[in-house]
Amino acid sequence: MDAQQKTGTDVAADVPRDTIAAVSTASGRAAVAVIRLSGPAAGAALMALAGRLPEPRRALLSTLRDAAGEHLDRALVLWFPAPRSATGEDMAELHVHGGRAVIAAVLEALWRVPGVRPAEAGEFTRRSFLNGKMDLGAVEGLADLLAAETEGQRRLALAHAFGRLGERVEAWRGRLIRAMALIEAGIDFAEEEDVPREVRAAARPEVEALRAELAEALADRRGELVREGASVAIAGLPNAGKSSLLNALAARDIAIVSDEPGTTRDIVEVALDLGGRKLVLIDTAGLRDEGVGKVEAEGIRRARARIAAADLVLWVHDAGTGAAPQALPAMERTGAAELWLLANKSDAPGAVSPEAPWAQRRLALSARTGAGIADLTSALADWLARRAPPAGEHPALIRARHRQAAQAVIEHLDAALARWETQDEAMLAEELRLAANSLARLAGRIDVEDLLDVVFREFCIGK
Ligand SMILES: Nc1nc2c(ncn2[C@@H]2O[C@H](COP(=O)(O)OP(=O)(O)OP(=O)(O)O)[C@@H](O)[C@H]2O)c(=O)[nH]1
Ligand SMILES: [K+]
Ligand SMILES: [Mg+2]
Repeated sequence: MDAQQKTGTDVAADVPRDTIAAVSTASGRAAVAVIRLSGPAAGAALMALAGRLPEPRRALLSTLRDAAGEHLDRALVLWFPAPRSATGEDMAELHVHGGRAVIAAVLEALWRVPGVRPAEAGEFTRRSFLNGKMDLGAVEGLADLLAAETEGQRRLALAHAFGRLGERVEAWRGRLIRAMALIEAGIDFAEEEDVPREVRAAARPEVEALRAELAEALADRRGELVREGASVAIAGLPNAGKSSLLNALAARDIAIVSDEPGTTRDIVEVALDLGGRKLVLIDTAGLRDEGVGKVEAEGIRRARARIAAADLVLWVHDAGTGAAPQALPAMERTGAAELWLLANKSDAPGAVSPEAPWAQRRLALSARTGAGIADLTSALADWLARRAPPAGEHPALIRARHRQAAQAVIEHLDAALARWETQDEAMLAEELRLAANSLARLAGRIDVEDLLDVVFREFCIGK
């Protein structure tokens, strides 16, 4: 096998042979704490503390003792002999009482077992990956699953933890391999007049279909919207009531509100869970050009940047002034961002709900009395729901890493397609091979060493 095409299983030789142990449950006082061990000494460690090995994958209530025979705890212990374990190595679990001193005493006894040492952050998952139990997409999915805060994030992360990316890449790879096989066959028949041209014609639709599928997957940003949350920027002139609105939507006193224009300078962010979907509300400095000091000017610069990058901009207008709302200056609008007009201060005497043909939606509300806030919340929830993938549909490309690799595949496919009608079969085949390499990189099959540190940085100890 090509040395570059290392798979998880092939790099098993690199797995360190020592045995790792860590508390896998969250720290702090709890009823139960789970201590996990992985490696060749896991069985010996279990024997040393519990006195015997339970049947594989069956819980056994045991008295744990240290080397001096001192009673440490009464615990449920489990034994997972290799290779049928999460890491693919011998593994053991001790479900001990969650008190700090209990955990410390049991760990102390474990460190005395030869070959056992504390696990580093993400080390269990890393071993599982190196032993071919998980592919890189699944590892990323697991990291997301552990971090998931909303129902939508949990569902997407679970699909990825169970191999969503790998399964999609496998299908893409199938197409590419069919095309490559045809091209290679054409090169073998180069002597005969028509064969190369015919097989090339047969291979082209595969490459074009693959290119189209990748482009479609890249255009689908819904996965990232679920994973990172939709960004909703609150923008407007000074004193329009933006910070008051942030506080009203979050139902918490987060941002400073005052009658002084230019109160908000730094970006203030708060994450909301609307119907199981994550939304990040961003309060920004009021936009104005005159009478602005250095600090406020920097605040306005930051505000403009966040407004430009937002998925939705809520333009807050002080309806109490009676003035027509200015359209958000063109420079603030980019891409597919949607723009809503919120006519705030509906409670003020003489408040008018103005026309705003440039806004996709218009709502009147009062951040002070709370009138219209429930309507806005449900409008936001609907907007999020429209942008979410339908139930059971899980986008494959959900990280910057995925996008970069997919983009590289497309570039090589384009280069191959550009050579299709030339006689340069060798170059064409080479571009297809490079495309295959980029697909392998997307699946985490090559250049794995570079990726691992980045991915495992997201994990903490015991995972
Ligand atoms: N009557 C009324 N006053 C409001 C309402 N919302 C905000 N205000 C008042 O408007 C003033 C400005 O409110 P802020 O929330 O600080 O406005 P802002 O847009 O964040 O202001 P900057 O951060 O300075 O740009 C404060 O005195 C608020 O109490 C409202 O719905 N009705
Ligand atoms: K203010
Ligand atoms: Mg403010």
